[in-house]
Amino acid sequence: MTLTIALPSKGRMKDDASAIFARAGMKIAAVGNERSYRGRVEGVDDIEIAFLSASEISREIGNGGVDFGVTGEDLVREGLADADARVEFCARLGFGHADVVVAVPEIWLDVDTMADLGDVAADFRARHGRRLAIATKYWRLTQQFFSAQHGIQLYRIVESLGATEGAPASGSADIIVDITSTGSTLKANHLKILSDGIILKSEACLVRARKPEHEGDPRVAEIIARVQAALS
Ligand SMILES: Nc1ncnc2c1ncn2[C@@H]1O[C@H](COP(=O)(O)OP(=O)(O)OP(=O)(O)O)[C@@H](O)[C@H]1O
Ligand SMILES: O=P(O)(O)OC[C@H]1O[C@H](OP(=O)(O)OP(=O)(O)O)[C@H](O)[C@@H]1O
Repeated sequence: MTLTIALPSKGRMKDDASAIFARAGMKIAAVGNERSYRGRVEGVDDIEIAFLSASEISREIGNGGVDFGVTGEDLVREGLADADARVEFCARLGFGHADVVVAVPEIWLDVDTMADLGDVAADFRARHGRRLAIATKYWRLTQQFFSAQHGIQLYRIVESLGATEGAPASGSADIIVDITSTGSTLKANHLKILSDGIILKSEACLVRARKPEHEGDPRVAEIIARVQAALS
């Protein structure tokens, strides 16, 4: 059986992901030309590399289309309902750091915590005639954090596919849930992170699809051990 490892084909994680594999003694070579979406590990015949985008990788790990992948924890947890049951986070790779956060307009001086935001949400309809609107592309993480963890039920998610930080100023939402790394986009849009508003501290991870055929396959344990060793 061939094992498939999905690596980022483009974007911010591409170079770091192949560098980790090279340090782990698994040098990746493209099959065919440079723009090919398939690769192999030099000197190894029974491992195939699939080059996909970070979001496609999280989807393929979820549906078992690949055995391993390198992608952001945020994308895996957003894409999969019961992530820990379906995948194993084998290693945190030390790049692609980004926090998924709840941010509100800086001028909301009385709102510093999720409890404060819960109070705002509870009063929102009476004051404004509609529910508090949250712009995000992370609707699953938002629902888990607001409803399950903080018991906040009175809100509406406005799906945002880009420029989420601009939503409060443009009036399409009141607050946002998005990723931040340096914080400069939030600052430029006059938004502040709630003091207990960090939903997830994400980074690139080596992730394995939990499959019965992996049990007892020595290659599976070896890939994990090699990548872990390359990190230390
Ligand atoms: N400043 C940042 N902005 C966006 N994503 C970041 C940032 N820093 C780290 N990441 C992480 O990078 C991953 C997304 O990477 P990237 O944007 O390259 O992939 P993608 O979403 O597949 O790309 P595309 O949207 O073009 O398909 C996420 O896991 C995210 O947490
Ligand atoms: O905290 P910061 O360092 O300012 O980074 C955060 C911003 O970076 C990302 O957007 P980006 O423009 O990189 O592209 P993307 O939305 O296409 O991923 C992300 O969506 C945030 O808007």
